[in-house]
Amino acid sequence: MSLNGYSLPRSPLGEANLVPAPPWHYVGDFLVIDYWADPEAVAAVLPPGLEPLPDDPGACAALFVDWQSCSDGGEELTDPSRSQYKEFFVVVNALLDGEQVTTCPYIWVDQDFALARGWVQGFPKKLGDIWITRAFDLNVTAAPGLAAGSRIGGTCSARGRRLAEGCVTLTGPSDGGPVHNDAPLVNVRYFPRLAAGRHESPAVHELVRAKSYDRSISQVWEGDAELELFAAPGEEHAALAPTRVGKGYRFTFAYTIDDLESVRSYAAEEVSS
Ligand SMILES: CC(=O)CC(=O)O
Repeated sequence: MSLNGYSLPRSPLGEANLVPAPPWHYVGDFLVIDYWADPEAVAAVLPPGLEPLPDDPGACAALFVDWQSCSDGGEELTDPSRSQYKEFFVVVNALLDGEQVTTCPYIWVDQDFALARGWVQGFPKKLGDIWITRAFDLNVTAAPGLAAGSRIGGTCSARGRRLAEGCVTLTGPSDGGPVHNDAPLVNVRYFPRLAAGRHESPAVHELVRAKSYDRSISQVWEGDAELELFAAPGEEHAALAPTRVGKGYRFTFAYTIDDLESVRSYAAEEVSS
């Protein structure tokens, strides 16, 4: 009898795995805030090979996302605790071989399957509580719709500490949408060893570029944004606190993932050096 499943725990029927096999289909309501942080703090979180963006070295975005996802067939959709999750993350901009890219140094998520699936893709996810003002199919006081003057908030906390708060007051439809999370995303897949003497020599250490298809996006609304990042024990994201806040954006975005591109193997370089 063999053990089956895409991820741990692998089991006789292959149904117990936390992350079912790709493709993974996603849709999410996004609250994105373009902002700038201290350029030195941005440079400090760049993985090897990424250089500060010469023209705009502090460009960052903060994203609160209310997600729904499923694998092929979509059976998780009618079992919502296996398909819904919320996230808060920061991306910073940089150059990779002369091309503008983004990378995610910090991200919190409220579901285990999305945490493990994120690690497979190189997102450094930790557990947190994330809340985002919801939209409903009625335009009532309790549900600020997509309309000028509506205020949409997001919060993230973890281990009893508030980590981030954002709010966007919508002013109208956006022509261009968010700018600071627009460039292609590269992340680092990293899995350490426990073998004595090899703790500094990870089993997996590579720079990867996200790939996706079947992308679709709703109309984008924009507005005036507020953003605060708060220090907490065991966290370093507050070094990327805003020095200036740009516009905020609200939209729905969908895509599918079943692949990524390996850009650079740090593990191979570590072995040969
Ligand atoms: C960004 C993500 O949400 C990634 C994932 O959970 O698969």
